[in-house]
Amino acid sequence: MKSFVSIPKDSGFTLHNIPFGIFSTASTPKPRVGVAIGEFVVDCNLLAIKSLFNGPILRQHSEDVFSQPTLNKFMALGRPAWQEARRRLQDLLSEENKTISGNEILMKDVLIPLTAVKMHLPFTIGDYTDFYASKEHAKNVGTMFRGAENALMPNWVHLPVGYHGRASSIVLSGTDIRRPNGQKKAKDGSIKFGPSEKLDFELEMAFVVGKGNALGESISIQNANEHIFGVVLMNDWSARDIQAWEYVPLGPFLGKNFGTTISPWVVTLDALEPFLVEGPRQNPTPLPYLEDKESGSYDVELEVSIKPEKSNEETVVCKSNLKHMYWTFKQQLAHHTINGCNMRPGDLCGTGTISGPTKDSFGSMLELSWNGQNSVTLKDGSERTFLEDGDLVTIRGMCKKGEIVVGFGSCSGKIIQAK
Ligand SMILES: O=C(O)/C=C/C(=O)CC(=O)CC(=O)O
Ligand SMILES: [Ca+2]
Ligand SMILES: [Mg+2]
Repeated sequence: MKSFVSIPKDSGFTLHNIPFGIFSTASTPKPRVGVAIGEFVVDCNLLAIKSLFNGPILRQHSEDVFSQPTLNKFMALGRPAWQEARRRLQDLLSEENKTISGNEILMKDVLIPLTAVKMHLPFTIGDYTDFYASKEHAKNVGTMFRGAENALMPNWVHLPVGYHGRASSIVLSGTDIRRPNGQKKAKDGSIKFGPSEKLDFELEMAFVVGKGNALGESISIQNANEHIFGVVLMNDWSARDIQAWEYVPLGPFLGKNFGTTISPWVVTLDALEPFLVEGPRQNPTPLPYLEDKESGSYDVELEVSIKPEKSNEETVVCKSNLKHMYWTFKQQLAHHTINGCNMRPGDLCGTGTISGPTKDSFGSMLELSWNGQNSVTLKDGSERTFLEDGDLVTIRGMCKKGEIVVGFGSCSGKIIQAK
């Protein structure tokens, strides 16, 4: 599969990928649906206006769904429509097809340089849930917060533990994150108020629900992929001092809801299919509603870097992989809905922090510094236990298998001073 659009070697926006997003331009400021290819955005709204989506589903719906300022309406159409769109776009962007490549005027209008667009939140998020699906992360955090004997709660190997997060503070990559103020417990046991002194990132990915389910119904594990539109990178910013003091017994609250960042391009499950791998062996075997005979883990290489304000060099502080996750997207969705909880198009489910087995694969500063005991040295010589004002944190994700490359782009945010 080759495109007439030249794709730089380090780009994950290949003809195989076709990730969906919402963009606008200075000349047409209305946000609309596009896909990324190489260093360009393809204006899907314009292709729809030109009646170039001619398949059985999109012939009817493309003008409506691709003119929207969010992906929700397109996602609600379901997987056959997503597949029809991806295949048609792959065809229109291929070397063989001359519809765009043979029409200079159309090509100029349809292909817009990534540098000339403004990206927007790709979907409206009604509800946001964050799981806790990496055994390594759960063990590490449990050891630090509750001691080695109580690190992994007995329920953890039986169900994907999660908490309901806050949708209103989910922001797009590039948005500054203000250091939160809050309550924290000082070493002498007194309770203080002020800026968090243990501000952290969490390396995560998140899946977005395409087609929902009715209240009272559940989504089976066999059917889960029909409901998952795609995947983004996510940073669940966390204030560890606020979190450690507030979280018993109801879980994360103000330590996490001051900001969560996602990447702008949504990579579909169809694009990720070549990267399916066997996940960690699940022992004990999960209950039948969570048991999956097919693999549901993906080989996605992930990294996190920090760039201090005054430095122009970033330092990679963590290299991990989505394949380390114990519970899969399918298991998370089946569990979330087994009680009849309804999911709606645009609902977002974070994986939880993606830590691997080695020290350089831990997905948070809490683990990398072991709660502040060891510092991480950056390329400019400065040391970090947690994040400082001015730090720019960037998450990247990439899949490679032979000739097939699929990338997620990046998800970044800069820490700014507390109010
Ligand atoms: O109390 C704990 O053990 C830890 C809770 C979290 O850090 C919650 C969370 O965001 C889960 C995750 O990212 O894996
Ligand atoms: Ca989290
Ligand atoms: Mg957060």
